Amino acid sequence: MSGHRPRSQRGHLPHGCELYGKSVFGAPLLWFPATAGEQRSGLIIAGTHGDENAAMVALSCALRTLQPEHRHHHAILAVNPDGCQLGLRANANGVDLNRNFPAANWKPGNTVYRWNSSADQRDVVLSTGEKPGSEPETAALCQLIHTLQPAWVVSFHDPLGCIEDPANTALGAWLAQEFALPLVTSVGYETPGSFGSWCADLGLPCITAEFPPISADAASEQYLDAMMGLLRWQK
Ligand SMILES: C[C@H](N)C(=O)N[C@H](CCC(=O)N[C@H](CCC[C@H](N)C(=O)O)C(=O)O)C(=O)O
Ligand SMILES: [Zn+2]
Repeated sequence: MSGHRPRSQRGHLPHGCELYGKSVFGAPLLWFPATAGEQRSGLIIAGTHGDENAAMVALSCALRTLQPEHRHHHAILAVNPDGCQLGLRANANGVDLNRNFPAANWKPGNTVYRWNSSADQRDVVLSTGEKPGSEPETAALCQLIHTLQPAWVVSFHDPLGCIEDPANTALGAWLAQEFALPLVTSVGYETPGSFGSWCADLGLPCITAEFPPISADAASEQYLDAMMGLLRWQK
């Protein structure tokens, strides 16, 4: 298909990723700049939680399949590389990064998440950090966003299976259509100190795309076209 690299050539990520910080363990925080950003580019992020990796693989596959000249938006595969390395929701300090952003609704103390989709409640305890934006991964992402001034951000998670678009945007409707997921205005529970809360404080449009429970293998097939469409999406 035009604009796609042959499968035999999809083994390597495109050149040109850049460093925007270091994790707790000293891992590089990498971002992939848009290569065709003639208008204000958006930013697509995944891997905020290290136990939610299907979207990371699907986004990586899309970056490696789409010809670079069609990549209109920036991408980050792993917001939380230490958590991804350890298979943890939290970062290496035991902090849920999606409760550590310096939003007005940040809350000190603990937060909870669900062990898995079979769990009947959210009861696994993590920290929200010593203070808002305490974690290097959080601070570095905030700084990158202040520098880039993206037009919007799409933040991938799983396994809730929905497109959360509080502002009911054209991009949110497109995502719901292309990923065949229900469009909602909330994931259904409070997320103080979340990335989306921080974006809302800034007036930066943020859509959370929640894959359903899906393997990376299946996501790389089922969501590849939609993820490539997102990388080249234009209003
Ligand atoms: C895979 C985990 N074990 C799990 O079940 N996690 C889910 C929560 C998935 C998740 O992290 N979703 C949200 C994203 C928040 C969006 C928010 N509106 C925002 O502003 O960023 C989250 O951070 O909880 C679980 O049910 O625990
Ligand atoms: Zn998550």
